[in-house]
Amino acid sequence: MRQLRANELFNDVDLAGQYLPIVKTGLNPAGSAKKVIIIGAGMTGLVAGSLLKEAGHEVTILEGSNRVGGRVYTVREPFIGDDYIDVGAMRIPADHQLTMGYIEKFKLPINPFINNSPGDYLHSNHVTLTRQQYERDPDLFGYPLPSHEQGKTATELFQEAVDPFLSLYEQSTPEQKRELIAHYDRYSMENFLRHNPIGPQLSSQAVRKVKVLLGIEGFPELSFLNILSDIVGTVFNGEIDFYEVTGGNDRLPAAFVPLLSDNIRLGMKANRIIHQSDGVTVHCRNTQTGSLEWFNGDLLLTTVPFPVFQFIEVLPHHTISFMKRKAIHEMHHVASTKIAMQFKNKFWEEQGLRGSNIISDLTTRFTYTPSRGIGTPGPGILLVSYSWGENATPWDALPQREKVRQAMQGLAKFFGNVVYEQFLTSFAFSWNLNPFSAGCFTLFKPNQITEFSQVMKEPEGRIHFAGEQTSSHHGWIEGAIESGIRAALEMDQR
Ligand SMILES: Cc1cc2nc3c(=O)[nH]c(=O)nc-3n(C[C@H](O)[C@H](O)[C@H](O)COP(=O)(O)OP(=O)(O)OC[C@H]3O[C@@H](n4cnc5c(N)ncnc54)[C@H](O)[C@@H]3O)c2cc1C
Ligand SMILES: O=C(O)C(=O)Cc1ccccc1
Repeated sequence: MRQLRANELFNDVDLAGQYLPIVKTGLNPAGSAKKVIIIGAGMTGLVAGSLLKEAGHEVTILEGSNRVGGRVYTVREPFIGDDYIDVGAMRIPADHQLTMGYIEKFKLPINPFINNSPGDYLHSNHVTLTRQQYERDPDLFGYPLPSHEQGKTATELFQEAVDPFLSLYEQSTPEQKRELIAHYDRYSMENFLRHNPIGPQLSSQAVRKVKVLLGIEGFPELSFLNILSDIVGTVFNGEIDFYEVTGGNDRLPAAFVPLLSDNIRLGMKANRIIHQSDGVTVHCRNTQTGSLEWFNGDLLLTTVPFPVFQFIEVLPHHTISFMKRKAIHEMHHVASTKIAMQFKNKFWEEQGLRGSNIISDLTTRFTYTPSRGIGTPGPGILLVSYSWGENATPWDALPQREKVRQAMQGLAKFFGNVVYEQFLTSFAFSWNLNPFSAGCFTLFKPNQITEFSQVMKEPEGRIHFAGEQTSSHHGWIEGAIESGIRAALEMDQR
């Protein structure tokens, strides 16, 4: 599927090409040594902290939780054996050069993350098909489409709708591209598909088919351009290879710890920033002792997601600009829930599902069978339910036991009572309810590329801003790394 490259949206040059040498060999120290405070030991904070420390700066990383990694989060308890589930980031596109660059730098083992297979199950309108059956006859799902939309898969309907825009974009000069982005920034995905100004306008039934089968049912009200650049062309593009770190993706953030172990302070939850002309002071609640601790520095980098940053008071108020505060309050953080279950045996493999996924219009939404341990006897862990946006928030209303019951009920529709007979244990996590992220990842609303794509990342006095939300790869580790390198360069050169 043709796609819009993410960083073309945000008027960045091809940052990966510029930044990959920095992944490999670090910064060329440019400025005088400074005391740098970083809030957040997720991928952004770890990347920026390691680069600034190696460039000779004095670095302190304040992490509110009891672990590094943030939204790279691998869970091993309560599962038996040495198995695990990546509750946060689970797949790395082969063309995410910076992420793959750090994996290579730390010599971490990887294995293919099988993102889709011919044997995948698709389920809509109470009908279950394999991907092959669906692609052979897309009307088997019974979507009540007008005749001109019949006989087409969701991908074909979507491709026909966006191709005229993509063709016009590809034939445009850089200036014309900027004008096109400014013009199409007004569209949500739903509105573009329904009221497409330069291509086929899809019926509401066809839009539903696209939303269900191309994974965007949870946030159709969000930016057409951001969804096109960040999701449909990657997660639901059958032509891209994905990888995972063997042993758990948290081995990637963990690889930074040996260099930064003296610099990271876990359990330090920042709640106030005093921003003065000659330096910054960060007030933290020590979550172990409950005491207040202060940290002084010349410069500050905040990497926390904007919804969480809203709970950090910055004084004096005027030292953060109106437009930055607008971005912090108005940029959208998508909800997400993952529910994993361990079973005595990998019964799904008996039905030919070996490293595959199920996309459905059920509340479980996406189900993934593991890409590792295929064909080996013994227990296995299924990502039973993975949901985003409006598909995820209903799960927050359920108590834990009901969450598990509902997820098992959804799974049983594909595998029958074996799910109850083989069940061992489960783990569910709502990123919306996580106090350290208040959501899963950022996606712009309409008009926000124009309004926020520059201001979201600009420094404010001695405070620098990074994190996936400030990058050109919303929702990916790649965006976190990109923004961490960008911020480290900014701060080193002051
Ligand atoms: C469910 C899910 C699935 C994903 N899937 C993928 C995927 O398959 N592939 C991929 O590449 N990316 C994926 N991502 C996105 C990727 O995980 C993120 O883009 C990236 O990890 C974000 O890194 P970050 O450093 O910007 O933010 P974070 O990881 O959120 O780091 C911010 C840190 O700040 C800390 N913090 C927050 N508040 C405070 C405070 N007040 N004081 C001190 N510390 C604080 C947090 O604990 C956290 O450690 C996924 C994310 C989620 C949630
Ligand atoms: O791969 C995933 O599961 C992600 O979360 C990546 C992503 C990024 C942006 C929008 C949707 C999914």
